[in-house]
This record gives sequence, C-alpha cells and structure tokens, in this order.
Amino acid sequence: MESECGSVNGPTDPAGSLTGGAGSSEPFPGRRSVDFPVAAVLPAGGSGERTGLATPKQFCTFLNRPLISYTIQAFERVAWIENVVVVVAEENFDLMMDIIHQFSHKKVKVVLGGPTRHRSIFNGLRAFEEQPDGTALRKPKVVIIHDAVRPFVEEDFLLKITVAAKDQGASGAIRPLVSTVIAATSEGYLDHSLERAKYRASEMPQGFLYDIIYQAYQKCSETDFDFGTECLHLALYYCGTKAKLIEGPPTLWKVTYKQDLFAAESIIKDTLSHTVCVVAGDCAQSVQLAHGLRKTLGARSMQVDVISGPLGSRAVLVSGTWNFIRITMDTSSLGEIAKLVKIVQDSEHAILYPVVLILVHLNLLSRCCLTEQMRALGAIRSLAAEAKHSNILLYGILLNHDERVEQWDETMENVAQIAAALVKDRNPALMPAWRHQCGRCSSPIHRTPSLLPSVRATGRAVETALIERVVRPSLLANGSLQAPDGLDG
Ligand SMILES: Nc1ccn([C@@H]2O[C@H](COP(=O)(O)OP(=O)(O)OP(=O)(O)O)[C@@H](O)[C@H]2O)c(=O)n1
Ligand SMILES: O=C(CO)[C@H](O)[C@H](O)COP(=O)(O)O
Repeated sequence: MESECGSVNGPTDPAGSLTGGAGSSEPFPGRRSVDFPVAAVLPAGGSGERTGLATPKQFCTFLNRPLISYTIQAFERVAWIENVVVVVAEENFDLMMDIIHQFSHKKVKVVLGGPTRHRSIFNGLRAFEEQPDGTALRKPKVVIIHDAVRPFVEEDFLLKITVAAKDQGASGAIRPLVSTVIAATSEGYLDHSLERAKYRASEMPQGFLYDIIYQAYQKCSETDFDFGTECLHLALYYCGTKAKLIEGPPTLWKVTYKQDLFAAESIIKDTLSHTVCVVAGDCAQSVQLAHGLRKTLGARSMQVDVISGPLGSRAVLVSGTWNFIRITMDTSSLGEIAKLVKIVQDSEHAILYPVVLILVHLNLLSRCCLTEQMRALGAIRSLAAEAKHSNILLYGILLNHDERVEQWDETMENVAQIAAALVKDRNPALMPAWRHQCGRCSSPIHRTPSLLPSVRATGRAVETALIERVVRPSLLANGSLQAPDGLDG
C-alpha cells in the first residue's frame, strides 16, 4: 500500500518545520513505525481577535511566508501523514489556495470552517466522509488535530501522539502550568485556588482514532459547539475514551497575542542561523580565509562547513544550510557568486526560507582599476536585486590589506561578527549595500585606494553591510598579494 507505512527520523528541530524538503523515510532504530493511515486536521478558521491585528494571525507573514505555511510544512514533511486538511473561513479560501500554490504544499485539502473552533474542526473531519460529488479523502485510522497557529511541532512528538491515540483511542499534549489557576467569585474576589502541581495546561497536537472523534462530534451539543474548547473532553464525555496525556516541549505553545508572532519569528531565525557553509573556491588565500572564518564563527557556536575547489551544486546539496559565505579574491571570480546564486535558485532551496549569501571579497579595490571596481560593484548590486526576487539575500563584505599583522585577528573577528549578524537578522534592508560613502560627498566615485586609511571604521561598515579591513598580505600565504596603492610604508 503506497505511502501507508512510515517511520520516524530526522534531527530534533526546535522549529519543527526547518528541515524542509520531502518527508523523511529512513527507519529510526528502536522507534515504533506507523503502519496505518494517519491524517491531520488544522483548524485555521479563526479571526485572531486577541492579536489586535486586522490580519488573522495564521496569515501573518514572517520571513516572507505566512504562519500557516510553517505549520503545514511541519506536517507535510512527515512521510507517514497522508493528508492535511486545513480549515479556513470562506473569505480566506482564495488566499489559502494561493499560499498552497506559492509554497508548493502537496498534501493539503482546504475546507471551509464554521463560526467556532469546534465547528471548524468538525468540518475538517467531514472531509474524510463521502462528499456530495462522491469523492472523499481516505479515512485515516488516526487523525491528529492541531491548531494552525502552533507552527513548531516535531515529527518525534507527532509519532508519540499518534501511537498513543492508536493504542488508547485519544491522546493529547500537556505542559506544566506557568501560573496558578484560581476561581473568582462573580464579584471579582478570590473564591479558591487550584493546587498547581495537580493540573496541566492542555496543548496541541491531539490524536484520536478517527471513528471516536467523529462520533463524539456527531453526538455533541450545541453548547459544546459554541463554547467548548477541548476536543479530549468530547471524546471522554461522548465516547468514554480516556485520553493518554503526554508532556510536550515548550515550543508547542499557541500564537495568541501579537508578541507571540515576534517570538515565532525569532525562533525561526535562530534555528536558521546555526549552520553556515563557507565556499572558498580553489585559491590558497581563500581557503586560508575560510578556515579563519570557520574558527571565528565556530566560536560563536555556529557549525561551519568549508567547501573548497571548483563550485559544483554540492555546496547547496551537501550542506543543507540556508547560509552561505563565498570568498572571492579578484573581480574575475565575482562570476562565481552569480553561479552560487544560480545553484540556489535552481535547487528551489529558497522557497521555504530566505537564503543568506554573503560575498566576502578580499582586496577588490586594490587589485584593479577604478572603472573595473565600479563595474564589479554595479554587477553585484544588480545581482543582489535579482536574487532578492528568488528569496536570496545577497550581502557583501569587503576586505582590504594593510601591513599590520596584529589587525588580522581583529579583522576575522569583525567579519565573523557582521556575517553572524546578517545570518541571524536576515534583513533585506541591509542587502543592496554595495555603496560606499566617502565621508565628504557620499559618492562611490571618490573611493580610491588612496582614501583607504580614512575608511577603516567598522561602525560605518556595519551600517552598509560592507566592511573595510586591512590585513597584512604575507598572512595570506605565498606573497602573491600586494598592498594597496598608497598604503605602502
Ligand atoms: N471559528 C474558528 C475559530 C478558531 N479556529 C482556529 O482554532 C485555532 C485556535 O484558536 P484561537 O487561538 O482561539 O484562534 P482565534 O479564534 O483566531 O483567536 P481569537 O480567539 O484571539 O480570536 C486557530 O488556529 C484558529 O484559526 C477555527 O478554525 N475556527
Ligand atoms: O489548547 C487547546 C485544546 O485544549 C486549544 O488550542 C485551545 O482550547 C483553543 O482555545 P481558544 O480557541 O480558546 O484559544
């Protein structure tokens, strides 16, 4: 039976959806496999009043992508989940279809919601029943219900919920209470407080044998539909099914208020910034610089892979990262950055998350004439503008040379600092920054090598995502590099 069997693997991923790509299929020793049909229902039909925003929170966008797409991806990437039913309000149906198309979601069926969460969920479950046109999604053995506004759910935890639901009929995620729950009198006085250690917060996902939860919804009252907040309660009350409760990770929290949207964005940015691939090309100086960066970025707890030699598609395919640093030594190798942009574009790597590509260019201004420099900078600027359309953020860091050997470590530190900030922030505003102000009239045309000593300040460099640093050529091996004109002596 195709795609019925699956097993769980994959790294623990705090954002749940950050591993991207196709679902996992490798067996994970010791883990129970899923050999029955499983589907998910994601209620997304609410208006998100508590955020105070005009846009329902599930459609709020960060890193160029709506929240709902992150949640869908967290389910789609799980090979053993067959179908993902997303329930939306009628006015958002077209928007939802556009999102599915734009982010290439493949397992999703969209259905219309109702005025309350329970009514929306029931509509979602009905998608597995025969439709008026005679079609139906394959009925799952276990259905996972998960709020569309909880984007961080991992495969491991989905497996636990699914297996427990299969064995017990129902299961749900819980978390320890953060605050004590108290009961108030109608006059607003304390009536009594609950013993916190005895109670838990009910979170999502929850899993059910499909027949049980469907039957519970068929039986439940209008009051349940209008005021109920707990699916596990319906299974217990109407079908006598006691849910197995499983403690989940803190990342299962629900985006409810505006600040939760900021928190979700930070988590995603943080998760994207743990790894970087430094592409050094084949020249010895670049490789040396790459290893210097590996050390300095590594000291910031980033995992850095260095790729040297001619650039193939392996840079993207092997590293599995969303961050690249390309080191170039002269203007002719600037074509290499275009090649890397093309590889990332072709791989469709940037559909899900913006890819950061940082060009660290060593000695650009000193090694060629002014006209050539301007041409190269112009080319980079246009490439950055074009790359932006493909969700690729191309930044530049420019390094120059000096006689002072002691500057090198500081330079590496500065480059690492800027690169780490660019990777972490993923801010498109810093992108087309290949402009350099000469301090007097802000025109790049006045930038000549003889002005170099006056433009070493890294503060301004950060502002423009452009660092000018001065390193001793002999540090960069085999003596082939020359100090810039005007700096000798
Ligand atoms: N009629 C509704 C109401 C809610 N939901 C969904 O149920 C989940 C959890 O509900 P909640 O956080 O309460 O979302 P909202 O109802 O949108 O928020 P608010 O209560 O602040 O308006 C959300 O994914 C929401 O879109 C739904 O599908 N249909
Ligand atoms: O945690 C949950 C289930 O137990 C739900 O996410 C929660 O009940 C949704 O409720 P509300 O719509 O009031 O935010």
